[in-house]
Amino acid sequence: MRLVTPQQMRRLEELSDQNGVSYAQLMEHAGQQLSIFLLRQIRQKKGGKILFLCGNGNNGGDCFVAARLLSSQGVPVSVGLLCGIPKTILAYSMYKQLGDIPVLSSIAQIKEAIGIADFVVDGVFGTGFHGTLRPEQAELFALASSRFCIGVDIPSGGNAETGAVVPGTMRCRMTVSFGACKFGMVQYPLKTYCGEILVADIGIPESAYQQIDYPMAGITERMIANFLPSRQPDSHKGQFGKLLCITGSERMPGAAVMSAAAALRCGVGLMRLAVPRSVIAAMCARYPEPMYLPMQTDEKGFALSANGNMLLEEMAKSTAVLIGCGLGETEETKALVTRILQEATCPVILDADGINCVTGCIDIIKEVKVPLILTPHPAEMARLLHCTVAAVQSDRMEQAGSFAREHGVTLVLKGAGTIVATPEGAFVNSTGNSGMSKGGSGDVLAGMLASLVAQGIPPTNAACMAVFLHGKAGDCAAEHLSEQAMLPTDLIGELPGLFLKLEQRRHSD
Ligand SMILES: NC(=O)C1=CN([C@@H]2O[C@H](COP(=O)(O)OP(=O)(O)OC[C@H]3O[C@@H](n4cnc5c(N)ncnc54)[C@H](OP(=O)(O)O)[C@@H]3O)[C@@H](O)[C@H]2O)[C@H](O)CC1
Ligand SMILES: [K+]
Repeated sequence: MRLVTPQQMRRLEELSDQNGVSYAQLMEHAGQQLSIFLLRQIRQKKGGKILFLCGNGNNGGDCFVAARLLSSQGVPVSVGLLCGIPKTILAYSMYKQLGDIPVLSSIAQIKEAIGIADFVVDGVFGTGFHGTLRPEQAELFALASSRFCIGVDIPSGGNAETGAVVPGTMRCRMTVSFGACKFGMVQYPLKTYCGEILVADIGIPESAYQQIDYPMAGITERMIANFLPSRQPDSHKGQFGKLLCITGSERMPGAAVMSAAAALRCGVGLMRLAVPRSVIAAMCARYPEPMYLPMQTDEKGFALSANGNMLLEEMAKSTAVLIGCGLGETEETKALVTRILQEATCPVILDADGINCVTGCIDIIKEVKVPLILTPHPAEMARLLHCTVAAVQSDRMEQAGSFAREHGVTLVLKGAGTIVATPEGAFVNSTGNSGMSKGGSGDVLAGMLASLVAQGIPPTNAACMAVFLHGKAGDCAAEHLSEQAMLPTDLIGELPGLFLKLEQRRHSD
């Protein structure tokens, strides 16, 4: 699913116009698509009165077209003008073609019409919304939201760029978005206001989409199914990657266990697990598969930089390195992480304390000669950018995208609607749930990602696959364990079932 910012949408409209599909045609197509969708809804419900709530911009214009087309087919429609007569030339010309469709403009009339409508169509504000809602608008929106409300392009009051909402934003059961889904609609909180999202083709030429800077897309199961490495019957372990994990400390051995277990369940051929010597016996009892590399530690149980030579030797035999989960942030671990990055000979996945260790010297990552993937949660991202978590969350795509472009890395910004940003474009995940908001979920993701990268999947594809499957594992766990009680380790238990489905899908394709 393509995702666009409002600016990209405006560029698409401009390019369409230059390529022979005019703005008027785009609005006509948008209205047509909306009318087809509404007709289907009416048929399912075996009838129904439709009220179009319209603002004075082009979002309202789309509704005038749909109202005209539906009325010509005998559907009972009416139009409520919430912001007066349309201001744009296009919307005004569509408004003038309403013919004898009832147009309501007083608040009292509109309230009454909302009360008797079977479908309320929200065409008040689209991508041109800014500021806040007036109290009387918010009150009307609340009334409309209590009915079966269908959003036009985006729910009114939502920010199509960031996913923010103002108090009173329309709550829709379904939203029909034109040309492409707006990026803000797959971010929280706006996502919860959209209901089911349908994207309608309004005739924008394919060539226009190809010219868009920094393309974005939603991650789908179909997309990630193609990334699964093929396993030939005569294959051997050396063909499925060699992963070096530099993780854990005496205080946080669990992070090393979870990332390693997740990596093993994602199919890596061979794992070398560098952890403090003192935790190996317990770990090995639980997971005998990895080759263990004992690390020397300080008196508190954090790895020393003196492990560097041994780790560099091991890295030379590896196809990917995961560094950071539970490693701790000390002067020694900082020196170790820096050295691994500076001398890396295979792709590096930098997670958790691995990220914290470089926040004071972030420019070193520009010098890294291998593919680098960072997996910060919003607080780690804020530390990287030296800003607040609120600043990260208020414009996630901008923050993730500009970091990936400036530093030439793949950046996985975790949180609801995880973003995989690369210097060329970005992907947004839609799987997962709040039951995953528990310490340890990130370690599981890092292990999964590192395993896939070690197997030779290109970093961006591996990141998309890992975040999608990680969220899907969370959704499966929540189904039978509840969001409340599920644990990050339960995600690992769901992985075999998910890979089984992917393998079955590949065999049937
Ligand atoms: N993308 C496409 O290819 C197509 C999109 N279409 C539709 O057009 C809208 C965007 O239309 P636009 O006219 O740019 O904007 P809106 O309709 O969303 O709203 C703009 C008007 O609303 C006023 N406004 C904004 N915020 C507020 C507020 N808080 N309170 C009151 N009024 C507000 C705004 O006022 P200004 O002061 O800023 O002028 C405008 O008058 C898109 O979403 C699609 O639905 C095309 O029709 C088809 C092609
Ligand atoms: K709308």
